[in-house]
Amino acid sequence: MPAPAIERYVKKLPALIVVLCCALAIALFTTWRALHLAEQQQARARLQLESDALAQQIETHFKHQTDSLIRLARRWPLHHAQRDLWNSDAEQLLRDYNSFQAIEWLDRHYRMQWIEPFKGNEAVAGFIYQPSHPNYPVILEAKASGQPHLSNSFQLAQGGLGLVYYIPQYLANGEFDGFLLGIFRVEVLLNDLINILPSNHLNLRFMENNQVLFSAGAAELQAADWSVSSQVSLGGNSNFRLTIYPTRHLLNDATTQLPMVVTTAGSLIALLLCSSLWLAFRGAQRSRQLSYSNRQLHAEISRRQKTEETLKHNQARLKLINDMTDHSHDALFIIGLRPMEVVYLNRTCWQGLGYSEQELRALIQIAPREVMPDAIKWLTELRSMLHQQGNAIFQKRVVHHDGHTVPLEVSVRHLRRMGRDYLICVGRNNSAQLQMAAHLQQLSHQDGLTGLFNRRYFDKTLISEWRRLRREQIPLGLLMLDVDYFKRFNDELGHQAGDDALQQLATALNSCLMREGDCVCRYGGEEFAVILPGADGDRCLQAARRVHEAVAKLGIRHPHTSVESGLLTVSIGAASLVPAPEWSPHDLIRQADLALYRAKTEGRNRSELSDANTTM
Ligand SMILES: Nc1nc2c(ncn2[C@@H]2O[C@H](COP(=O)(O)OP(=O)(O)OP(=O)(O)O)[C@@H](O)[C@H]2O)c(=O)[nH]1
Repeated sequence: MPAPAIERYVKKLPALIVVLCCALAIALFTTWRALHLAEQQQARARLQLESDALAQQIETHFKHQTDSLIRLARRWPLHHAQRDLWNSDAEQLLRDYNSFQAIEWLDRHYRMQWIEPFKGNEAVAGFIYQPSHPNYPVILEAKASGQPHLSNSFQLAQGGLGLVYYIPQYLANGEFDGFLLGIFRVEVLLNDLINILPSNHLNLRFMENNQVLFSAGAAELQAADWSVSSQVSLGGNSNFRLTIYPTRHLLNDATTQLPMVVTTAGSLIALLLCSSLWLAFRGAQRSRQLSYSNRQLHAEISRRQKTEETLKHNQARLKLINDMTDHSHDALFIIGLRPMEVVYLNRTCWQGLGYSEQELRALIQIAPREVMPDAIKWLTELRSMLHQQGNAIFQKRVVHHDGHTVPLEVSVRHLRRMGRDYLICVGRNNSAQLQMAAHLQQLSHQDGLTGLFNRRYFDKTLISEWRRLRREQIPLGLLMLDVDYFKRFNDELGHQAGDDALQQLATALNSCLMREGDCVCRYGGEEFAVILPGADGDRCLQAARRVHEAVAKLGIRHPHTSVESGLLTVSIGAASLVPAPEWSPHDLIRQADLALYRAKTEGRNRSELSDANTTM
């Protein structure tokens, strides 16, 4: 059976146990009640049998007495013929049966004529039955039927409750001769009839038309709400009943312990069954809880094992990462903010600066400027990064333990974890790159053939010097040089010889620079420019003269016949301006160019000062 179905059954079990308990209780009660009723029925039947037997005994006993009286009545003729013998028979009868109060003769006119014994019964002497007498109908009935008849109880004239047995009398010739009466005192008669019965264990009541005439039997109280009764016919009067109420003794005899035993045993079995089921249910519940706890425990163990494995894995990874970051050429350090602290430093940080880790940490805490001169300013910049939530790259200089500074390019990234701000910093010693950049910078400003500054550098420098000198209102001088008949030189001696000549000219031009800030550039092809900051027209011409001398001193032979000197020469145009807002560096170049043009047209190998200055 699948586990959920078992779960459902287990959940329903308490209700089933309660239902079973109730069913068992009802079944037990029903069984007990059936057994009890059966026993009661049996007791009632038994008592009824006993009652019938007792009633029969009473009837028999009464009949025995009345038969004696009837036998006496049959000898009635003796009463008239042999009065003494009759009297002795009657006396004998009275002695034999003390239940008789008296034996009397009632003549045909219903008048009391004879009473035996007379003593004690004087009150009825001469008594005449009147139609109003309660027994008058009985008399008539006995007379009509010719059969003896017992009256109902009535109040005797001699006192007390009595019964009268009327025996119609007839003479030998068959003539009606009144009644022979047997007078019974009820109490004495019934006492006599009932006391001979084996009824000590019973509670008896002798009833006449629902009136209790006599009670006898056990002194015990009535033990049940039921009774049995049997009709008692005495002397042809069927108005009597014998009612018997069961006593405890009788009930005990009639009943057994079976219902109680069955009920008790059943209750015990039901109790055991329900207890067993309940215990089984509790066991199942505990086992369920235990299995649930076990599952939980297993889940917890496997979760912890997983966590441990993950932890180990993470620790291994962390160690690996630490190792790798320690062996990285880059310095990795993490700064925690608020409060500011160095959370992590890799080996490169402290080894690269010549410290131990503890020394570097302590130094950063106590005197950060000794590690990074502008550390405080930098931290302020880093704090401002928090608002931008971005990344930034800084070029910093850090100080080695031995005192030399190391350039450091630091890439910083801001992270926020668990409510705290962190700066992840990766620093790299970029001195090589810086040198390379400087070199490239230099190359980008240098002419490849002559090693002089190139045209780009000339343009930048002229503008920057123009601006600088404009603030200071100092003149800026410029020489524009062009090699004379250089095409013919190349044509005669070849291009390589032309290159060599240009290189020698460059060296000669450099040697002519007298002041810091003076700068010789290759302007293009065989043209050169010399920037002379602070030089007025005179100083420009002085510089141009030194150039002519230096070129002449080179003594480079020009092979073309049209060159009179036979040497390579240059023409120079000079100009000088005090930078003013209405002028630009181009004006200065244009003036120098015009002067150069003039020097060319005037015969070459000479210098001309711009019209704005004085011609040499
Ligand atoms: N060898 C060499 N020749 C160059 C270089 N740059 C320019 N030239 C040459 O210089 C010559 C310049 O000739 P032009 O402009 O006609 O002037 P010129 O022959 O010098 O005559 P003038 O300037 O009037 O005196 C050209 O033949 C160019 O080829 C260079 O780097 N090397």
